[in-house]
Amino acid sequence: MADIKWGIAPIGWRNDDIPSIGADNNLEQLFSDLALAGFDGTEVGGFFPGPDEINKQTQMRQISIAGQWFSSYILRDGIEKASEAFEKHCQFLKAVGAPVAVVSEQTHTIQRSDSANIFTDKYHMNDQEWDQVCAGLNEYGRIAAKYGIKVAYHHHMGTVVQTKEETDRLMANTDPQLVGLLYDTGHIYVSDGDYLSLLKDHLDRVVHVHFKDVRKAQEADSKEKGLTFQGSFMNGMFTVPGDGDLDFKPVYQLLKDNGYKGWIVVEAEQDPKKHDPFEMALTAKNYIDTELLGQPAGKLTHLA
Ligand SMILES: O=C1C[C@@H](O)[C@H](O)[C@@H](O)C1=O
Ligand SMILES: [Co+2]
Repeated sequence: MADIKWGIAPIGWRNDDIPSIGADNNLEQLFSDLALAGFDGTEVGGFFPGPDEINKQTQMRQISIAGQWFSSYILRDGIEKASEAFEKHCQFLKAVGAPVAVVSEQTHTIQRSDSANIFTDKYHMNDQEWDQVCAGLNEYGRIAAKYGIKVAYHHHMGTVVQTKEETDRLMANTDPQLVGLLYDTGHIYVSDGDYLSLLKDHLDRVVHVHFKDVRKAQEADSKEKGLTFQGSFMNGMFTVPGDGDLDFKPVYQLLKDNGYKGWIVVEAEQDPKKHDPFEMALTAKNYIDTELLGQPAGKLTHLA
């Protein structure tokens, strides 16, 4: 089995943050598109059905499920209540054979706000809140381990853990055996303007990866206009690797040289009406094949 599996997230077809986007794209369409483009699987989206139906549809296409986002509320609900919700999440992940839980602390997030400037308005935790979040994440790690699942903490724009400094603090104050890092190129680039330092400093903690590309002109425009998170991605700030301005070669090289074993999931929230998701999947796969893996481009799986 290959050390690295390549996935593409449902977010280009349908977006959990704005459910009206791509409402016409169903599960079968998403799965067939990504299988045909040559990807190994995907993450669970908010519109997915229960485990039995997911498993039936993935098995038919020989694809698999990498993980699922978990909106964590350790600060709002306390560790005990948040952990109960997380345990249910792990049960679902186990039922669909997913190896990682993508965790983001969502208390105080502005990522779904329709007015907050995503570039300036995020909340900063105090020391007591930091301690609570880190203790809660360690508890998540203990729960996940019972199900053979890893916690992949997702640093994310507009949340309490966004910047490299904040991610450093989270990594320093959680148990490496219990809490891993989800490294997302797009989020750390937009946050800090540097996407390699975070990876270099925490390579050994990385258990899951999101390849999100950035269109720098649209990012600058969104910043200048003080847009919200949703406003920024609707303004075209994110795209798939091969279509934006980030260079994924050093990222892939660092992961490979460090013996990374796990999923790399292409993840670009865009309006599917403006950016055809199947075309975007092919663009990303061609880039991965030719620029990262050094193999011929664009072999659809049924032609391989
Ligand atoms: O991993 C992610 C999940 C999405 O729901 C989120 O909004 C997106 O930006 C992301 O990186
Ligand atoms: Co992500």
